[in-house]
Amino acid sequence: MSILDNLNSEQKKAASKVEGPVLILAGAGSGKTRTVTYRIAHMVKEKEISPYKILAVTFTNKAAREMRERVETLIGEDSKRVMVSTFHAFGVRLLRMYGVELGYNSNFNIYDGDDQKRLIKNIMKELVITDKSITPARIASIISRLKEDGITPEEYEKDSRGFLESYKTVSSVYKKYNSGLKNNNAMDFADIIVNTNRLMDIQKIREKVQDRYQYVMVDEYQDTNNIQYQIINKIAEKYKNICVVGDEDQSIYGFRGANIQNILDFEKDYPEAFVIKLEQNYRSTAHILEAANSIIKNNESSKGKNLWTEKNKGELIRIFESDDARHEAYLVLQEINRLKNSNRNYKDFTILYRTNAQSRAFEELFIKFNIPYKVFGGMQFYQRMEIKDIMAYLNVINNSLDSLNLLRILNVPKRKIGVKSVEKIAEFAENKGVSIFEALGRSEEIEGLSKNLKIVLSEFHSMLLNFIEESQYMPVSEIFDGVVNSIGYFSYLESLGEEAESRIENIEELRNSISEMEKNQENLTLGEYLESTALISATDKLEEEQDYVKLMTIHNSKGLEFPVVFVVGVEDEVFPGSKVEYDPTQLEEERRLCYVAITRAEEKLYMYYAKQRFVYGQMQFRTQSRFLDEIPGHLVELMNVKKIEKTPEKKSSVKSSIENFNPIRDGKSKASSSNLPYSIGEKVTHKKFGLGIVRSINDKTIEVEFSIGKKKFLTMAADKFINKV
Ligand SMILES: Nc1ncnc2c1ncn2[C@@H]1O[C@H](COP(=O)(O)OP(=O)(O)OP(=O)(O)O)[C@@H](O)[C@H]1O
Ligand SMILES: [Mg+2]
Repeated sequence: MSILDNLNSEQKKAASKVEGPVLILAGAGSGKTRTVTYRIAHMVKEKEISPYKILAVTFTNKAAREMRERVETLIGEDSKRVMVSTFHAFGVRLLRMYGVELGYNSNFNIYDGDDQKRLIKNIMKELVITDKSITPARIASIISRLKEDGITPEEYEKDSRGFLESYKTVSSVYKKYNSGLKNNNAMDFADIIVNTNRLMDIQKIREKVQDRYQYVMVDEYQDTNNIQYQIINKIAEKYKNICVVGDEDQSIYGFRGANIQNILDFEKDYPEAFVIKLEQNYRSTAHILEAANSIIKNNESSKGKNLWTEKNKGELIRIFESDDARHEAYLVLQEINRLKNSNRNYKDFTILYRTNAQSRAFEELFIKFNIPYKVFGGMQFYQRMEIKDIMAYLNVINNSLDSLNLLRILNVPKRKIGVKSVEKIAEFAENKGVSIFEALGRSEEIEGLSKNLKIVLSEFHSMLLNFIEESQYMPVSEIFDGVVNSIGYFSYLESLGEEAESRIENIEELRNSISEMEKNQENLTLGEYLESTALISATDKLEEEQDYVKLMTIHNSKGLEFPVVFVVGVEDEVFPGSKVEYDPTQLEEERRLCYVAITRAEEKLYMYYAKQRFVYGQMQFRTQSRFLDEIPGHLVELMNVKKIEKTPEKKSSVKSSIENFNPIRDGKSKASSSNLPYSIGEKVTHKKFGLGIVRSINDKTIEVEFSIGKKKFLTMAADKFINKV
């Protein structure tokens, strides 16, 4: 009797081959993740491989935690010694140990998207940038991308397509941004990956890591980007015990630089690789599986696979037409109520959508009808003002060089420190070459501050100093209480009026989470605590035991499974999004996303589209997604679809075929193809891409160059997207 007896024969082959390169390539729900967990258990319990030598990397914290739990059930205590982690958490760990080699202190802080934006805003202010064509958020995402592509500020500057204002903006911010992070002893998410890779180029460190992690496994390999790919390959280079697991049809992070080619090239990288394909699906009913298969086979990039199941056919896939987003939410709610009455629980239901903003209609309705629900992603707990305030205190206490967080709390609660005074403090710090924190301690020396203010500043400084000292030996929860009490944070929240009660609740909730963590981890240090929260991702707070409806984007649902799934907003220009009209590779990525959505469902699958929807504040007419058309008619049950406008001849099909697809829909088009509305060299603006220049134009497409690159628009529809300057 072996642990591996719980696997089918193919899974077993993959799990028992623990030496040398292994590639597990298989469709959704075929037990890839299960195979990895059993493989780990087998290595530790039956092959007597030290758990310390095993590294298993996956994509989200949630997935990592689930994998850790599954391994624990199989092998108990030993599981704690296996490194099961996300790329980021693994990187942070190495950087804490070896970051000094790159010039970081080991207590560096981690900046999330919000911190990034704030830093960028400050820099823009400092540089007096008035460019309105590009937002700090957009700049942050361009910078992350540049970092991941290995492009330095200097290279970007040289490459500059000078005349575009937004290009110059990004270029000037990028340099300052990097030095800002460095001065604050902080890294953003991209830095974590990039710097981990740099560490692996230092021979003595690489060798240490290689010898430590002699067995490497990667789940969701199709979504690794180039740098992650390099990291993994550098670690595995020496022993070549590398097992990667993935599904090219589920690659959905192309927009973040994930490279589907990594998985397809594995056999080239390791010609001796042992390749296993899994074909039995254990998750979904036959109908759901057939629908998924019939959609994905339209992708040219798909190698094609034959997933089959022993499960019964199950119910048909139900497709609903609604009038608009509110009506859509209402129809979902009706269905939830109906199923709830037939012995389902709220937690069986998951609503999946393409973009975060789509959750709002559901939230409003659920609140109104008292349906317990939880949104994953969007405005998250750790993004809230009060949470960020207290976290800023804790971050400063952990790392006093963190000026960004220090500036955030300087006047929170109000200490009557005005903008002018802050400027003087910053100037002093700059001139003396010291940190803001140190400057506060030397406020006596700062010119132009009132006597009172100097007292306030030095008191503030000694309070922090005191906490810094205490944090060396006191539990995090006590530091937390100390901070909240010393600064009178609750009365401050009350003085702000609005939402004081719920804000206080949030702070209490934060306190709870610390206690909980302390219970599980003795001697939790402040640094460890901050690290764990910095890496919290959207799906982390999914607590299975509670009964509520889950709402999340399809991206967030990766690797998960749910009994009943509602995929909403299945309309052209929402899903797939409008950009696919100019770019077939985008269409394929959206189709993979659709494949991911459908294959999350175990028993019941519902899909919804609305006839009208507000987009950028305008009501627009909609048609069903082309993806619905790709599902064979015999698998679907059309619910209240009143009329099939475009293709009455195709009764079995849900929507007009792609040939009939007309991107210009009633009520939306203004331009006509006969008079070309733009000229080459003309400046235009785009809501998202900012300022651009028309590069070429004919009666089909217009090509516009933006700072992020060239984009094509359909000439007839261009005025929906771009405006003349
Ligand atoms: N041999 C098996 N026997 C019983 N159940 C299995 C077997 N293999 C997989 N399963 C079950 O099937 C479901 C899907 O497995 P798993 O999540 O590992 O698939 P996956 O290939 O990783 O899917 P995804 O591509 O969505 O990540 C799980 O509930 C798993 O426990
Ligand atoms: Mg999986």
